[in-house]
Amino acid sequence: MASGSQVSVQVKLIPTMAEEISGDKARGLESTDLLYPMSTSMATANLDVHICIGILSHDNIVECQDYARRHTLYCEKHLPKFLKRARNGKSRLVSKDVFINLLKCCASRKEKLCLHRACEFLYWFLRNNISRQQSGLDRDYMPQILAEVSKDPDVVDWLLKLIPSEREKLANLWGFGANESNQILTDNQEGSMMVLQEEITNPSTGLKCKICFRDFSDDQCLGLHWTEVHRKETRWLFRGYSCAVCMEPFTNRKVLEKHVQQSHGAQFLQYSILFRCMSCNSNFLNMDLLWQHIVSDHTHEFRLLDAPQRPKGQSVKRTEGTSIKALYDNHNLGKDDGSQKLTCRLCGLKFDILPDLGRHHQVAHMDQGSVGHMPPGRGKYQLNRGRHYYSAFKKSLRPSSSLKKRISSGIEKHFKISSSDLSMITSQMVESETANLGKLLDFQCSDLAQTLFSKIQKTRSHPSNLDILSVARSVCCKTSLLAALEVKYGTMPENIYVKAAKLCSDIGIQIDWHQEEFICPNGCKSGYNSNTLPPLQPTQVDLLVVPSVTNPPDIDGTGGMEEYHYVLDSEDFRWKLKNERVVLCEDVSFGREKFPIVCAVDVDAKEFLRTKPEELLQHCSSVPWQGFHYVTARLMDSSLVDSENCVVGCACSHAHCSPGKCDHVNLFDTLHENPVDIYGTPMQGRFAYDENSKVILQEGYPIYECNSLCTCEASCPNKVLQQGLLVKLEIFKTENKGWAVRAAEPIPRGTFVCEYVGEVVKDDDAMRNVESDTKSACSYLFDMASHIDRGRVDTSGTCPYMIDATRYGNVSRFINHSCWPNLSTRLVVVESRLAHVGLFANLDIAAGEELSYDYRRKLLPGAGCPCHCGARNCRGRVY
Ligand SMILES: C[S@@+](CC[C@H](N)C(=O)[O-])C[C@H]1O[C@@H](n2cnc3c(N)ncnc32)[C@H](O)[C@@H]1O
Repeated sequence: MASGSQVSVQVKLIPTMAEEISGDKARGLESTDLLYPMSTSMATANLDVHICIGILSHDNIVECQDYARRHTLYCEKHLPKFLKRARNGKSRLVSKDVFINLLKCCASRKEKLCLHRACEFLYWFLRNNISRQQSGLDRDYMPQILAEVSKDPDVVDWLLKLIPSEREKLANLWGFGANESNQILTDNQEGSMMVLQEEITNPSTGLKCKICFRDFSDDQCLGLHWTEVHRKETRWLFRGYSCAVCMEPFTNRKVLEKHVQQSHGAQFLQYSILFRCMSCNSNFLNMDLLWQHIVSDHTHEFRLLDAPQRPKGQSVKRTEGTSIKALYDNHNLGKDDGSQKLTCRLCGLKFDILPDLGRHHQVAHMDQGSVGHMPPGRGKYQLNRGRHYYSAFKKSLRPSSSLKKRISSGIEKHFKISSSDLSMITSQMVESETANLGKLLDFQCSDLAQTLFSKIQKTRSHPSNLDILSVARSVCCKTSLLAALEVKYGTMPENIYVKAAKLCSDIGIQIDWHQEEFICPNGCKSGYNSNTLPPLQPTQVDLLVVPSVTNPPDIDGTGGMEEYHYVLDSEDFRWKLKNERVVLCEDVSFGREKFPIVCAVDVDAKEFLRTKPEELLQHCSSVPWQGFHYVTARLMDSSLVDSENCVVGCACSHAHCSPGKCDHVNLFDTLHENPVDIYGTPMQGRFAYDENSKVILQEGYPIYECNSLCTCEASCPNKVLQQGLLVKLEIFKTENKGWAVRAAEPIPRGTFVCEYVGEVVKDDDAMRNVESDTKSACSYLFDMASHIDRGRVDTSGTCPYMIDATRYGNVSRFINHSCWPNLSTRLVVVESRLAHVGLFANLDIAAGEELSYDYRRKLLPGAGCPCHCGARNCRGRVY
């Protein structure tokens, strides 16, 4: 063990992290197993060598020769091991963020080593403490740990920084901060008493933290509490930036950096950033100075005030000339020249980007009322949640491997309808009697659909709920349900229909075949023996030997099982179906949407008899369930996932937000001048949707929906786009526009129809594909730029993007352009500032009417794509 200033505490349980640096890389081990990590001698020797301090083998002490990663002491390989140890498994003693942030504060390698030692010590201590607690000992070990570590003042410093950062977690483990006075004192090297934490529970002072309602003895303690516990909130309230060259204020560092690079040259970047107190406009050289200033001068802004909230429009009281450490005190007063576009209407502060304003808004102006309604700790929870949400969100952006597998192996391999399949259908139709044409075609197509379903399901031994549902919603009775399921999955429990019926009712599909007294209109008999059901395969029909429509295959020998299971009941469609409507696929989404999306062709029978299959499919994608992956949510390119773009959740505490209190409504009102609804009534204090979920906000403005960071439920009135497709749609073939989408039921004005879903990609990436894309007949790119009304939508700080539905998409990719459309496109901000695109009915739409929206595509040189929308005001070209 070293002595004097080179004290290293021997700790048996410490994992071996102790290596000594001498010269460039000569690190010896005092005692491989017994060392407290890093003696001071190591720390002082050759401190700026950026070689990893990990060791490769403990037996013969093989040291790692790799370079340490930036800001750390470890290489790529050793860092995770260290972090794992430092975090102490489940308890996550030192979270990565805290550790990395502290590392960034280290001015030298020596400081890094000390921080590292502090972490290791904490880890060791906790392990010991936990093991003792388990053996029945329960006491406050804080004095002990501080006494041990205080032999090395440098490490103490870091430990004391580390502990407050992780205080809440440690409080539970160490038992401080619970009941009694929580002053934890220790001697530092100079013998002075260091107050680690002073948080006296004294409700009588009435000094409460406005976020977590804890009581504090004075402003100083409250200030420390904010900088330790509510660091993020403090950031959104106080931390701004100034350009040190021209003193222009900024609220977002990236925007400032861009400004410096563009206006003053990149070489000045690191010297040009000052930290600015947003409350009083004082500037500081570094964050520490700013925090000190905040704690000494602005603590009154942390308190829960009894006084009523500041009236709207009244500026926040600004303290002027407050800190002696301020370098440029008040230099900026009156210099807010509008370079920051977004002004908080409540306090007058200006912000560079929307999320910053959103976060500020939430922290500063969750009105006293809503703060009061929040459960203790809510504010912190809300903001902390963002991190977890973000990673989950990131994950959810990619299709899960099982989904990918299912999509690719299912749709790509098994769901291909070949032209021979179609030719088979066509051939059969040619031979069939015209009077029964529709029935025959339905039957044959249904047979094919059944085959396709059964193929994709073959790999699965049990049907999932989705599988059961997709069958359940198209069968005529429980007998046929059982039969259809057994064909694909083997023997099923007889009461599977109960589950199927429940699944249907859960998503609002009305069925009555589960009831005891139900009699199947198709005459299906119960007690049907599934073993006799032949596998449903597309028959290789000889043109000349076509089963007669009037004599469908006698499946069970009794004539009981006919075409009924997969033939859509024409009653489903309110508009008059022509006999010539042929269902090609019952659900192009294959169960992914709440309602099946039927694909049909309407043909004049005689015309159809003459049509060759390849002609039928000449335009765009061959068939609408082929050549792309059906997805119900957009897929975001990872380069576009940026925490800066995340939108905060609201602070409402109810399952259903109310517009008067919801932060999203406040945010909208704060950002937009006098917006009105589609009837001309001011929007102030209202959701973009009415009580029937119909959009009422005027076009051009973004809609801010509640998101997954809010605690409201999925049925919150401010979550409409997120509900997904709730209207019945059908894909059909047009004469000269390829496939199209029509309403399969009347759609009232204002109804959300569907989201334009696809891969969200940067404009540049999308443009790379445009050339090849425009050469092909079809383009599935949604050009955001042409749908954003710059006067009404703030895009600062976001990069231009497009939605490409070529490879991944939903039913919206089949909606055609019209110069006189019946759908409007709305930008809907949910979890990211990169808005979703919602298609809403802008008129009452009748069943059977084709849906369309205005693509607003730029006209390309040359012939482009001639428009066949047929509107009187047709511009002649789609693009
Ligand atoms: C997003 S896709 C729409 C679905 C497409 N019709 C299909 O069959 O897959 C856009 C393409 O449809 C065609 N299209 C859409 N609207 C059209 C219109 N009004 N006139 C002619 N073609 C149109 C163009 O080929 C365009 O590139």
